[in-house]
Amino acid sequence: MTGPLCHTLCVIGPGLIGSSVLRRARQRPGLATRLIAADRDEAVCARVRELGLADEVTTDAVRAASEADIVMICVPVGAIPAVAAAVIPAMKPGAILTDVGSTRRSVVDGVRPFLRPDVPYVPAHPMAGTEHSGPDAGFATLFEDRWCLLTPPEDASTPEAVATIEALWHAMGARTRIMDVDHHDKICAIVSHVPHLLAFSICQTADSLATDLRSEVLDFAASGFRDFTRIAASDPTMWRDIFLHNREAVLEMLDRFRSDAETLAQAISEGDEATIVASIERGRRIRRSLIENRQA
Ligand SMILES: NC(=O)c1ccc[n+]([C@@H]2O[C@H](COP(=O)([O-])OP(=O)(O)OC[C@H]3O[C@@H](n4cnc5c(N)ncnc54)[C@H](O)[C@@H]3O)[C@@H](O)[C@H]2O)c1
Ligand SMILES: O=C(O)C(=O)C[C@]1(C(=O)O)C=C[C@@H](O)C=C1
Repeated sequence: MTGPLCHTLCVIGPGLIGSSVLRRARQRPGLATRLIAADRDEAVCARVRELGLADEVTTDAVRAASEADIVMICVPVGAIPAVAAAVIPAMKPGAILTDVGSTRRSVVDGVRPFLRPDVPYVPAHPMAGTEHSGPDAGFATLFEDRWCLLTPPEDASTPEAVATIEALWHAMGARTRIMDVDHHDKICAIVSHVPHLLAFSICQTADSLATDLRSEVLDFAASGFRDFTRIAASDPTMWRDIFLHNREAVLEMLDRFRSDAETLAQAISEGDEATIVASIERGRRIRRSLIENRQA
């Protein structure tokens, strides 16, 4: 990068993702000359100020957006269209709107009615996160070597705006891929949304069992169950929104999962060793290929 990518970057919702972007941008002065953070929660603003994550911190997202060259919305997916509707009319001509939402179809369709021809929109979803939330949870290396999936609507973005948002994510340490909105939602349903659904459900099942058996089931949870509890500790608002806003793809992938789980259950019931072993070997292969690609 030669000059700064943009003069002013405005992050709306400096929680886990937004504050990680700000931290990384702070470390790379070439990215933006001025950082503004806006959050509707005064306590979040106070904490972002204490942490020194931005040059200016405000509860007034509209004014913050009016001063920015890039406006990045980092709030739960259900709230993105309303925030976009509020800030778009105030944005400078040529300024870029982006967001980091985990679902795409409902967000893109929700934002579309408020778009202006002179404000390109480039949604970008970083495939990185943790089970923690809020400005204290963020860290500058969160996006290092992770994918960031861009889903620019052809009629609402420009090649220059896409190139700028790609460069921003490269500066975050991420690799970028441009993809179709619905394709994104199906992929994320199977690699992110259904795994979370399973984690929430298995915790519920174990907890109910503990009540039924009047026994300390959870006290004996070894690492297999504990691995599930990490993602089950994620934020309820964020995940409620993801499930409701990617409903179709989540239900479609859950059906496929049910059918595969049924096949394995059948094999167990029939003592079909070959099918059981084939299923476990497939899991092993996937884990090994992720490790080889440094994604696990
Ligand atoms: N957590 C992850 O692992 C992860 C990964 C990739 C993408 N995402 C997506 O990023 C977005 C943010 O997730 P997060 O984990 O950083 O959440 P977070 O809860 O840590 O932060 C969200 C922030 O948005 C603020 N906010 C909520 N509604 C608002 C509104 N209407 N106006 C202004 N501020 C508002 C909250 O006060 C909070 O500070 C979500 O859309 C999520 O789907 C999350
Ligand atoms: O690692 C985690 O804790 C996450 O939940 C991160 C995770 C994921 O499922 O991989 C969650 C939601 C996102 O949209 C992207 C990343």
